[in-house]
Amino acid sequence: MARGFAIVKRYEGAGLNLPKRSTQAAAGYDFEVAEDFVVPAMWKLNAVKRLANLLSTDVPADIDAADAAFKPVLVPTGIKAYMEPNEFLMLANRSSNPLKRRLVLPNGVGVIDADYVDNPTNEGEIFIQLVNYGFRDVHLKKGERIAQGIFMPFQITDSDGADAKSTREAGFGSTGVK
Ligand SMILES: O=c1ccn([C@H]2C[C@H](O)[C@@H](COP(=O)(O)OP(=O)(O)OP(=O)(O)O)O2)c(=O)[nH]1
Ligand SMILES: [Mg+2]
Repeated sequence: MARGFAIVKRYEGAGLNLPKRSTQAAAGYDFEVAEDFVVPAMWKLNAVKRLANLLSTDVPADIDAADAAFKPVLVPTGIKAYMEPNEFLMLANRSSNPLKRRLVLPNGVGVIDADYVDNPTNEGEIFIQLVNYGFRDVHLKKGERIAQGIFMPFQITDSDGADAKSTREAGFGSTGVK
């Protein structure tokens, strides 16, 4: 079976664990946080104040500042995943994350492509994109389980081979915005 996980070079010797399934029939491999990491609350008081200010003034700079306060963070896992070319790794939230600490994946699910592994930019390190939609900063500790990855097969269309494909160089918008 040609699928699995490995630790990326920048975390070699850091004592990371490979993702594990926690029960016999669990679908998801639980990913741990690679290092202590703070997920700032979206509704920090100053962000709320900025928004309030936005409503009462018309200063374009305030829009940028308020928008930046809502940008998701990328939590490092130190893990890369290899798999067959007709598979992807689906990253899904843990159901306890919103309930206990207001953490969600703003991309809904994360899609880790089979050609992401060993890419020349970041070696295919998987990051968990997170938003803390609450009022309190969340202090993640190294080794805490933060999301789960499920290996999935996918299908392609009859005419798919006719389209030119580029080679993956990185992630997170590397293939352009269009
Ligand atoms: O939660 C995520 C989502 C994506 N990725 C990495 C792996 C994936 O293979 C790559 C590209 O993801 P996707 O295709 O979903 O994003 P994009 O915005 O289309 O970026 P790109 O243009 O690089 O394909 O980014 C992650 O590490 N975590
Ligand atoms: Mg893409």
